[in-house]
Amino acid sequence: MIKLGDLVKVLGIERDEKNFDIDISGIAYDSRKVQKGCLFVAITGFKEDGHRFIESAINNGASAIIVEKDVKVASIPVIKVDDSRKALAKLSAKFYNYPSKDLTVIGVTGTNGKTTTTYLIDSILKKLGINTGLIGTIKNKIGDKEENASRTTPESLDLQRIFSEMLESEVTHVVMEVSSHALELDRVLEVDFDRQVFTNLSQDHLDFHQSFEDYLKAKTKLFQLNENPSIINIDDKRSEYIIQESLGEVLSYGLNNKADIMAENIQVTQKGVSYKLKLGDKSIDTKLNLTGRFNVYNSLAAIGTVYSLGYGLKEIAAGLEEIEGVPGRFQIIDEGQQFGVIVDYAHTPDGMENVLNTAAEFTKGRKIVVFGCGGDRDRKKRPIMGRIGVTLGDFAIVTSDNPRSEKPMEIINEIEVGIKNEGKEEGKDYIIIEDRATAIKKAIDLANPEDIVIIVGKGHETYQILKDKTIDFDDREVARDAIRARGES
Ligand SMILES: CC(=O)N[C@H]1[C@@H](OP(=O)(O)OP(=O)(O)OC[C@H]2O[C@@H](n3ccc(=O)[nH]c3=O)[C@H](O)[C@@H]2O)O[C@H](CO)[C@@H](O)[C@@H]1O[C@H](C)C(=O)N[C@@H](C)C(=O)N[C@H](CCC(=O)O)C(=O)O
Ligand SMILES: Nc1ncnc2c1ncn2[C@@H]1O[C@H](COP(=O)(O)OP(=O)(O)OP(=O)(O)O)[C@@H](O)[C@H]1O
Ligand SMILES: N[C@H](CCC[C@H](N)C(=O)O)C(=O)O
Ligand SMILES: [Mg+2]
Repeated sequence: MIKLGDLVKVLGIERDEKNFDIDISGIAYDSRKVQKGCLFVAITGFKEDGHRFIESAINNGASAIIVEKDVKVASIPVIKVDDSRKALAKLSAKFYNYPSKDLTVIGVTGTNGKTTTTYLIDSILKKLGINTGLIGTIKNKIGDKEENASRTTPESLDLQRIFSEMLESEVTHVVMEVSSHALELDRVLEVDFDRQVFTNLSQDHLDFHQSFEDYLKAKTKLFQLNENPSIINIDDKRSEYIIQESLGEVLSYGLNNKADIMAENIQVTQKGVSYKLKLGDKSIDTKLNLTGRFNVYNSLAAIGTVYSLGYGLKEIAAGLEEIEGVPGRFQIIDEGQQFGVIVDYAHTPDGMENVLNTAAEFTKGRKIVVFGCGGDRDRKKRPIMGRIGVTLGDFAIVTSDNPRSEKPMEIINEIEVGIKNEGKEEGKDYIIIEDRATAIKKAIDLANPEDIVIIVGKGHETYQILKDKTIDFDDREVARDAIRARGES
């Protein structure tokens, strides 16, 4: 509970009228979640306008309202601000008493590798005996409690609530993914980051950001929030800009450029990677149960981050070895069959390229790729992913991902443009099977010994979002069933 007058001081608003002397029991940005005594923050969204739901918020018990447009409400206090999302972030942080100040918060941003890097950092910290919290695409972990995540980075209010619960569970360190949407929409505005990590930047989300430059600028915001150290991949072209814009000191990592932290003698197998880590005059043999050169980058980011918090390389490397894998990231599906099956979350051109190149390193037979692209997301990546599927794969099955509000065949047609540009022939080089389960079964039926079936795009997801409903769907389960149905294991 906090008095409305005290709460809105964070917005620079000083009001000592009687109707500001009321208790606020909670904050809500969704009218459907308003309870008695709540402050409702009306947001002008992309699909809806929160101001349209003020009446229902009041009916649900709202005691006061924040708006960014003029509205006619006489029954309860109405406070107008310039930007409701910014106000929501400030009010939420104050309401929960700035919990992130009492936590060591590590923020990881980049197009690919955020989830993986956060899992690696979490694993290392746990091995060091630290009580950790994790926030990201797969789940939010608050001490021993886990909740499924619906966003990669939660809305500011939810984020501050999670931090507050973490403190109650005696968590000391939080590792979180920071999406470009979150940076652009002020979800992390009031988060007190201690370390910021940059993985890489490649094409994605050009539906949301106006241009690649805008996407880069959104990501860069994470490095302009404070003067704490950042851990940056200097092999990425955009790192120069990010380093130049960073307010704090930079610890760089990379394979190709002279970085503070480097990996040498890299060995890649189907099960993992090993390499010699170099940091100044120190070096240490490092092993990781995740495969692909891209995971060498993710692990360097993780090592650099924990090292910068003051821990020794030996104990860090020991923690890194503990991790068994990240759900849906190059996850091997093994039912004893004679061919390989991999489920991976690659949903960008760069991610797909990395996964297919990695598979090529240890596959003697064909690479059969099953993929689609998400609806209501960046359309520009569709033909590019189409091209990558048929050029780096030996045979492609184009299917649906999460079509959302779009028509699945229209998405597939846009993917096919990139395939046709390569002069590939339907039937010979690729086929189209709209239904994802049928596509996966077909790929598995087509596989010969030594081939590999690579199913990308949905990784850990246990659902498929269709136009009018969300159904249970798990690539890993569908693949396992299909392998068993072949009856060879
Ligand atoms: C583009 C985007 O990020 N949109 C997010 C944004 O939506 P919005 O502001 O447009 O919301 P809206 O639906 O128009 O509604 C406006 C307001 O009316 C309210 N409302 C709505 C209905 C109602 O009955 N009552 C009511 O009060 C809503 O709660 C909202 O406050 O704010 C909402 C509330 O927090 C989010 O749920 C929503 O995420 C949408 C669903 C989404 O798909 N976001 C994705 C793209 C996203 O954020 N992805 C990134 C990861 C990307 C990556 O790096 O790979 C992520 O961090 O998850
Ligand atoms: N460092 C990397 N560079 C390029 N591709 C990567 C890297 N790490 C992972 N990938 C690829 O990207 C996919 C997604 O990885 P991960 O889930 O770690 O990324 P993310 O940034 O969290 O994605 P999202 O934006 O959806 O949250 C992986 O399944 C893999 O194919
Ligand atoms: N965080 C990404 C996930 C994409 C996963 C893919 N399965 C899809 O639905 O496009 C996004 O929201 O764009
Ligand atoms: Mg993620």
